[in-house]
Amino acid sequence: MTGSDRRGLPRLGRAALAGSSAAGAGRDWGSAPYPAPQSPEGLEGAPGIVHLGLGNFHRAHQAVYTADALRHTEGPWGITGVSTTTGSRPRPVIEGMAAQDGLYTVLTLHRGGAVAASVPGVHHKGLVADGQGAEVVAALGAATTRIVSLTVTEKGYTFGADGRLDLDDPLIRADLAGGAPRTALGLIARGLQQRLRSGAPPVTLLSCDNLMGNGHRLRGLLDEFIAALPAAEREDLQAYADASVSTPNSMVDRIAPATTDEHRTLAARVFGVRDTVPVPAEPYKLWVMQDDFRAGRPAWEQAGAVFTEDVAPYELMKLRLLNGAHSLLAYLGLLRGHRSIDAAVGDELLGGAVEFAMREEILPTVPEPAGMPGKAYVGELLDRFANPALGHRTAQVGSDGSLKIPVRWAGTLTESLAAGRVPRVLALGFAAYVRVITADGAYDEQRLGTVHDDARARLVELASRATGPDGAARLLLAEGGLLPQQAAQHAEFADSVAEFTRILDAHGAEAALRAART
Ligand SMILES: NC(=O)c1ccc[n+]([C@@H]2O[C@H](COP(=O)([O-])OP(=O)(O)OC[C@H]3O[C@@H](n4cnc5c(N)ncnc54)[C@H](O)[C@@H]3O)[C@@H](O)[C@H]2O)c1
Ligand SMILES: O=P(O)(O)OC[C@@H](O)[C@@H](O)[C@H](O)[C@H](O)CO
Repeated sequence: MTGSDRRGLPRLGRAALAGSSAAGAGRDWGSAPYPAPQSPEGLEGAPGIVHLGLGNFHRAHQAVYTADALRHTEGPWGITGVSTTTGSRPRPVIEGMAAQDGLYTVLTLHRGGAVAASVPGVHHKGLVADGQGAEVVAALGAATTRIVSLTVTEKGYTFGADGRLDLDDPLIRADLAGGAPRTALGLIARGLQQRLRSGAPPVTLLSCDNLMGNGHRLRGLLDEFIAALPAAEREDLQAYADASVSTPNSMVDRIAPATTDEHRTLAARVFGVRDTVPVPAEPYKLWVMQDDFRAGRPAWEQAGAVFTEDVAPYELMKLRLLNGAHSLLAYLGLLRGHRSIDAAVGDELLGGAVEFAMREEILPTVPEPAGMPGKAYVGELLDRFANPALGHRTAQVGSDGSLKIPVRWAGTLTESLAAGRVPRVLALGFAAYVRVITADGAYDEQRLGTVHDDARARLVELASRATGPDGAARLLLAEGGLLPQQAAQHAEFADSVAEFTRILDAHGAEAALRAART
């Protein structure tokens, strides 16, 4: 179906759903029964959650858990969604949701082609930080707000190469100086300041981004932001943050690719309504959190979330195996000409190398959380990656590698090298990343899409100073700020990266993949 075929359909919204057989009677809603959206009555009162980063992941994960939890136990847990992207880019999600009474479709895409559709219906309203900063601060400071959650990507935490708050970032500097804040940390700090002034109750800051120890990271960065405020503001705010704010760690998992026109068409076919902002997602989902909520939380456990004291083993397993393998598939997949992760993992040579890396290079470095045996997890991941319905683009997964690689590969590398093992597929992965980022025409950008990375100009400039066929890779390994110094100083690892760089350059990815397994 093309865009024009959707034109005659009513737009998704509460009225359209009320007028249709929204509960699924008499319609083919896909492989699972179609659940009606959260009823507006269940969301009465002011929203209890303010979410920063109204992107696809939040809409396919936390929003779905929240809607499910509210079906079991009602509560004041509606969500105010905040678009936190700065600049003048269009904001299709927030605008699309606004035109649809805050509703959107989650399309659960099964491997065999079956589609299940649901409408969480938990969002009360949407705000845009860049332009409505004061309203966002008011929402964050409201006594009714009990949880502030985040999916703002690694970039949204505004840390520098050393992992500390980037005090040179112009937006951070502006937020520290006052005025309507635009960064996640500025918004949170000003919101807390308002809570302090008004005597609002404690609050929980819940990071749902793919960062190791995401709650601790957020807390550390917030403390640094507060410490950089003028003295008159600093002490009281720090005392309030210490006494009244918790930052639980969480491991979040569900593959939710970017929305394309095909998803809009699918939503139209499944619903008979026009939805401009549906979210595609895989059937699998998992959420593991510390149960450290200062002012209550939805009954997310009733929706399947796991609460535990120690999230670290789950995070390590997920970030190193899932995300680590994802990045390998992305860079090597691009060099092999694959547009999607399922095509990359289905490439026998590449899929075999990545499975080898997961089982032999990464798995030995991760502890097994209770009930999650590593070998079974790897098998499950390979199955999830192979889901052709997702069409998860290699260029999307490969974007922002300068921020993702340290999270996904560095720990595995450090621990493997310390244990006397040289992970050759990871060395090849790094060589592939360097090639994708710094070499003109390394992959078919027109067909496969652009790999965005804010660090690209810096890394290309660094690479331009190198000499010899493997000089750029050696220089980026030593000075790129991507992998730990232990890796750069490890002669055998550095030589492997250099060797794969030369093979990629002279003979291509197939030869390099074969060499990595010898
Ligand atoms: N999509 C997934 O499969 C998935 C799964 C698990 C975890 N996550 C986590 O969620 C994050 C967001 O993924 P998504 O799929 O929603 O992406 P998305 O592109 O749909 O949304 C990104 C969101 O981040 C915000 N953002 C981007 N740059 C920012 C910046 N510099 N400052 C503040 N906010 C910024 C945007 O406003 C947007 O709301 C990921 O980076 C990852 O940490 C994603
Ligand atoms: O969302 P990103 O861009 O940080 O990373 C891309 C994927 O690796 C990631 O989103 C995974 O799909 C996700 O972490 C699965 O839970």
